[in-house]
Amino acid sequence: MSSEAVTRIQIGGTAGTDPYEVLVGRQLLGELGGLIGERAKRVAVVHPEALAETGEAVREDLAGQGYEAIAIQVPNAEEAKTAEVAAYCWKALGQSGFTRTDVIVGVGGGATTDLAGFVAATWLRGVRWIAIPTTVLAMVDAAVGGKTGINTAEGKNLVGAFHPPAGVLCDLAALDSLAVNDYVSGLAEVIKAGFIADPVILDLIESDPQAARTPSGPHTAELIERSIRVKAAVVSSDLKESGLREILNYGHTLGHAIEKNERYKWRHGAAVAVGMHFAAELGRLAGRLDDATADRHRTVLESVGLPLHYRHDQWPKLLENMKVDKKSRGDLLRFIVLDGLAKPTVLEGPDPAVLLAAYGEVGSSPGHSSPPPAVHTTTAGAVPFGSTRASPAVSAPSPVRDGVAPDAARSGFSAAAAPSAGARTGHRLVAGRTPPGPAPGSAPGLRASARAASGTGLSGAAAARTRHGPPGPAARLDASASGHLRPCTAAARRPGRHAASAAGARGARPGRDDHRGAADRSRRRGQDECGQVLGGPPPGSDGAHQPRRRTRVGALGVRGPAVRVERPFGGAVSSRPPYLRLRGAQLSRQRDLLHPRRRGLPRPAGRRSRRLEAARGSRSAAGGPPPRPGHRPGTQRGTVRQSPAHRRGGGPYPWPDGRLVRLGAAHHRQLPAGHTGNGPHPGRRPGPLDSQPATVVNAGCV
Ligand SMILES: O=C(O)C(=O)C[C@@H](O)[C@H](O)[C@H](O)COP(=O)(O)O
Ligand SMILES: [Zn+2]
Repeated sequence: MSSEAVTRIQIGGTAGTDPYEVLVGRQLLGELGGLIGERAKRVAVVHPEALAETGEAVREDLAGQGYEAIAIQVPNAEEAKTAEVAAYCWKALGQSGFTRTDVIVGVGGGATTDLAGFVAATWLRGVRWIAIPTTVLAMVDAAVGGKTGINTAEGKNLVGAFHPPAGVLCDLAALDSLAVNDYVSGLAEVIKAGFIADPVILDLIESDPQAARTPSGPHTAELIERSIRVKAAVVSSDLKESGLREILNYGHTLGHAIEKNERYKWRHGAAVAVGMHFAAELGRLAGRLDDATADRHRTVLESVGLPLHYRHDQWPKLLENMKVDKKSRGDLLRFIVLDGLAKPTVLEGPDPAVLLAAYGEVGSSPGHSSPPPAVHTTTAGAVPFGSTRASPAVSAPSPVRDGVAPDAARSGFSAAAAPSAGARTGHRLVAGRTPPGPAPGSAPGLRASARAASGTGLSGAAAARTRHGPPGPAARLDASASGHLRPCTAAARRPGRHAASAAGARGARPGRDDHRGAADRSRRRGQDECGQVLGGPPPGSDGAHQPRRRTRVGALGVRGPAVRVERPFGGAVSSRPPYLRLRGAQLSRQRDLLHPRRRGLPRPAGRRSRRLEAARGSRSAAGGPPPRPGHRPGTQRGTVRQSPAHRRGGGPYPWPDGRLVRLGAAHHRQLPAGHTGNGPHPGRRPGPLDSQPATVVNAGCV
């Protein structure tokens, strides 16, 4: 396929969903406006922190097309897939008045598109969304097929919905800046597609594994397209995983268990690679899979630098984790195994000893060569795909063929198990090449597409389309594409405020505001960590571009037409989220509804300001009558403190024009005794954000 050609892969609509297309090519962002459509007024661009500039370029482009576009920045990689981050997004949508005709755009790796899709699935019970995957993994897998979701403490993707996108734009330019380990991680899903359905994929990789590891390899587009076609065929006939779709879970049962065990710090692809090795051994021990195909798993995965092994001492925990796998039924564990090349099937309720035996091939202990104990055991039989029949146990061979140590040393596994410098071999990655081209983290290829989309490179229909206003000036996108934080108009009017708040938000020193500089630093770190990433913790992406960490655990921020907000994200969102600081016509309207005093409304009877209470307190201290027994500070003497009617949720609240209205539900709750309404509730544990006030970046930037 020529690099300029655009391939369109159809996904059939099933289960009452609409069909859609996955586009693969370059300079595809010009298609975005057409996909969003005429009915949408607002668009939210959800992007990870590492793609701040790309997300902003997309947002600006959409704003230039006349949409009310906001950007919602979420943490990188799996840190984004939490209920707290989803709630953050919901709040941002609520604050910007997002309706059912509005559209969410997810730009990023698989974690970001999973989250964006989930937010779209749940907001108003489902709004349209479009995926712009920027990693191999997201292009060939996560963004296609409509599985959206978040993780919970109990396991991976346990909360989610089937909510297909309205379109998927796989702009190959995004891959040019992808860190090599993120690129290779995505190859796990490509290889999975090869084993379950399209062996040509395996042939292409085996023909030149080193070339397969880079986006500039001769077969990149074909590998991606073939993988997408495998997925397209499956999800077109079984969107909701009532049967066939389970084959896409090949390698995922153990893979997800490893991810959870690693607290989602492993890349998804790395965990799936180990999981496929396990599934191959399980298939072999179950008497289903021939030796040659089972061995081929090792050679192919290893040839591109994917890990094969995981710590053998973790088996009990992994077994526990696997029990909450979505394919489990009752107490039965179910695995996808192969009956042969491209012949996936379900292995149901395998004997625990067989599982242990298969893990004997996978588990490894870094630093010493003692394999897990050899066992002679029994296997469960495989059942035909889709069947729920329990299978009889049969005799199995010894699980340990030649010990695990040699493979462990080759696999990159040892990096995960022993994060010492020496152990972090992952030799293929240490030796691995950093992809040529611009710094990771900035996805400049994609930004260039965005620039082209709003400039001369825009496709006809999209270019002609200016809805509510003129297209954004190319100069602004150029500035964005330069990799520097762009001073905004308002900031230019108030340079001191802008500079101070921007620096404060990131804990930045002068000179650190340069995104390109940060990306370069990240890139250097990424190179240093090359050997540990697939088998080891940082940066934990399932394919995000090299993250630039400004905070310990990530950052959240919402950028809209009016303001950009960033704050550290410590794992929970407080009840006073930063988007309350968003400005803009519709935002302030909503905010004023929630805070009547900002409208200059009369203070409800019986309510006292803190200042008044403080004044009373100092008067008593100065010689006033002593407080009576039972008196609580802050209450009006001689009366029972009662929160105002509108706060109890029972009473109406007077508007200036004399009408009586009820306020929003959030303020209808009864405040606990002693609560002034101005601080955290007594008894509520302050969240991390309570102690870290939001820092506004680009305040006032419109
Ligand atoms: O799309 C599917 O179906 C898959 O199983 C593809 C997987 O590669 C992907 O990781 C998926 O998100 C896993 O889904 P889950 O239901 O096992 O969480
Ligand atoms: Zn997967």
